[in-house]
Amino acid sequence: MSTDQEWTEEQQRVDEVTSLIRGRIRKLEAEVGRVREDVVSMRKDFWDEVTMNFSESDDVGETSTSLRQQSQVLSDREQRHKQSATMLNRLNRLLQSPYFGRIDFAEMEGREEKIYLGIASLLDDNEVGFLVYDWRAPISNLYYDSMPGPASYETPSGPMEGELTLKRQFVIRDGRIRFMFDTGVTIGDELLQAVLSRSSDAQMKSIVATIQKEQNRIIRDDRSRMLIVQGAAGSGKTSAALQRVAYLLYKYRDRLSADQVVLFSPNPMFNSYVSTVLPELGEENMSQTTFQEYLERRLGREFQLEDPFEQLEYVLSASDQPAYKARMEGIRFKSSQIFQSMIESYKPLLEREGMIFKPVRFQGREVVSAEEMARKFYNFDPDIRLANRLELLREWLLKELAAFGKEEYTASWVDQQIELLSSEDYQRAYTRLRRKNKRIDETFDDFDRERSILARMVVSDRLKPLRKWIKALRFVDITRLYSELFRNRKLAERLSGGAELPSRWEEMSRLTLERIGEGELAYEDATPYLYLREITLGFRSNGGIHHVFIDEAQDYSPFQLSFLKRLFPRAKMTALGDFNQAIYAHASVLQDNGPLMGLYGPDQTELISLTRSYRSTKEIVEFTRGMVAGGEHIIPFNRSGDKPEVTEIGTRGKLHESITRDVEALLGEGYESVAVICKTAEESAAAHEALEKLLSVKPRLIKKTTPAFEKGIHIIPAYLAKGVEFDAVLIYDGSSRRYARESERKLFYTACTRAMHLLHIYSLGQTTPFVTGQSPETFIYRDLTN
Ligand SMILES: Nc1ncnc2c1ncn2[C@@H]1O[C@H](COP(=O)(O)OP(=O)(O)OP(=O)(O)O)[C@@H](O)[C@H]1O
Repeated sequence: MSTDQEWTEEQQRVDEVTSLIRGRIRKLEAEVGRVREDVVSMRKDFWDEVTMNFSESDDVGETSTSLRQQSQVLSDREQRHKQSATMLNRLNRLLQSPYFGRIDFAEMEGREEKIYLGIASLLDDNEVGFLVYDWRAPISNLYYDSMPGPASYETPSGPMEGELTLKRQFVIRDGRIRFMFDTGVTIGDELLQAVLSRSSDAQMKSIVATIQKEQNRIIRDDRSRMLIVQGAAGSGKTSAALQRVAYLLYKYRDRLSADQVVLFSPNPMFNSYVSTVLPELGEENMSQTTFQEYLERRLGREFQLEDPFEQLEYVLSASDQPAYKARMEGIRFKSSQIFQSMIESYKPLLEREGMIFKPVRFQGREVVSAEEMARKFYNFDPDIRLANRLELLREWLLKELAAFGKEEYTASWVDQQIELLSSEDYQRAYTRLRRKNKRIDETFDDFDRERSILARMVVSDRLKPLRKWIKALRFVDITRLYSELFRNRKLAERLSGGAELPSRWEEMSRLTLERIGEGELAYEDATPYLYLREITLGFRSNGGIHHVFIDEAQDYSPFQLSFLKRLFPRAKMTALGDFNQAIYAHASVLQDNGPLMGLYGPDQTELISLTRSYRSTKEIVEFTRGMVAGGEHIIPFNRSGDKPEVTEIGTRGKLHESITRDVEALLGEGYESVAVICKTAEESAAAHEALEKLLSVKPRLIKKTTPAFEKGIHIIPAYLAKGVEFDAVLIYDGSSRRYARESERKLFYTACTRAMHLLHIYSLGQTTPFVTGQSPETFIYRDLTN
């Protein structure tokens, strides 16, 4: 423990550093103000400063040079303003809490240095000594990775050996040291205890001050192409991922920008939940998206897309429907690698036969028939790649269309259209003509000439969408090509290369075709459909992204993940997940590590496991870990609370009364975020309707479209609670009627592991076997059925 003397000395240093920061802030604020004024006034006077003269053609060149110069000056100033504002932002953050750690490191030669760590580095006035080191600097690694004693860190010229003589942690708020302690080999981490005992937040917090050694490995790994993190619920996967983004942005700051990093999250609400972490660390946010958002962007115009939550609602609540089993088989099959390779083998087949085209039609008339297109297509040299042959076909079609257009000039519909033209259209035709011919003397003085010009314009305008359609290769009938897989069993068998098709193939195929016929695409069809389209038309990949982060990776199928690999061919991938929370009906990419390890090959893949769980109290972890296979390996962090309670209740009315009493009591005790977690959206809506009438504080019904997360009382389906956490969790109905199937085990586990401090499970009638199968010492049971 540190002495009073040390405390005084450290506070003195904090005072010195903060006063220096204050001085810099003052200077920078004045500068930022000046630059801002400059920028504002430059923007206002922008057009006055530019020498404007468009009347004479010679002057136009001059004007554009002047324009360019002026906008260059403006953009330089704006850039400077942005940089200064970022710096100011960082300094303001440092002012509150300049650092959170100190290490003393004695190099071999005997020089001992005190290193203070904060969210950004701060140099002294001579710009040589570091008053604060950025937590991501190589030397800072000592803080996270080493205990007092012999230690080393990496430098550009090799490892620097020495001895770590002190490791000190601080909590500094508003320039005052609130906590300070030295950590040695002791196990109970006081700072972490304090951090974890706090109340949950509407937004995730950065964990830089308390990053654990195993999390640090994830954050600083920069060798592997693919980093897989399998971690228990609450083990800090998301936290580690976000600090890793910050680390990479720092380490590669000269070549990596935030928009070259993309994070795939489970739902939009989660996006908002994590969106403050990087700004809190003084970094710009990475791009955030969901896989569904991507699918929507690519397929949303063609189909009504089912989203994963709709699929899940079906899986969880439609087991009594006749087609249920067939659809379930379909979901599993269509997400499998077998189906992926079937689609891959489809391509070489299509190179020889079976392409299906849509005819080019104009006003109900066929310009080029589908048969003609197929004939033309297969007449191209078969050695030319499929995508290139399609390009050739496209060029040919455009020519055909142009020829068709010419013939239309004299058609009577064109006359009618010309009559309807407005004076602006005339003007447009004239300008177009002028631009095209660059001859100013051309006028509408002769009637025939005028008609021909206008006819050309009318036809060209009318054909424009069709040209666009052809250019976008929409004439390839991907929908029918995909449907063919289900319509033609022989084809499916041929492509499957001997692998067995699902036993309910016929019924599953019927369902698939019916849905597609109605213009809908089930979630399980979206990825394979898009994949087929991409490999047929040429993959539209995104080479600009350097790092892809996939959170909740267990929710992706092997097929989806390999799709993402192709989508981002230059990127390194970090996939973080927990197999025990794989809630979808399709195979999880984390099921066995085979597919994932194989994605980039074992040489380029690193697998890190996190087994310590930080979110929930020891009691909650000891209870929840019993629900899942391998749960005995999950280690709770040593933070104590009440044992989970399990209450069986006889009627729904009583259930609502009990939950209400509970919630009111929790609010009274100062709990700020309480979730009543239901199984489905339907159950959540019903629970919300009933509880809303009883509770004194309005509960919030969380839907898949809910954009942001707030404190308060939430009623939420389990699958939307993924990745987030609450002070207290009340499971609405954990009865054996609701959670009994193996597939529901993980959903139930996910729901229970959202609790930080308190977990209460209600059950209408008999409790789920996932609870009753647990050791009775891990929870408190109450029978209120009578
Ligand atoms: N090193 C740490 N220091 C402080 N808090 C931590 C640390 N690691 C994790 N936590 C906290 O533990 C909680 C769980 O972390 P996080 O959400 O990142 O876990 P996860 O593994 O993604 O969980 P899940 O899979 O259940 O969604 C968060 O409140 C986070 O702030």
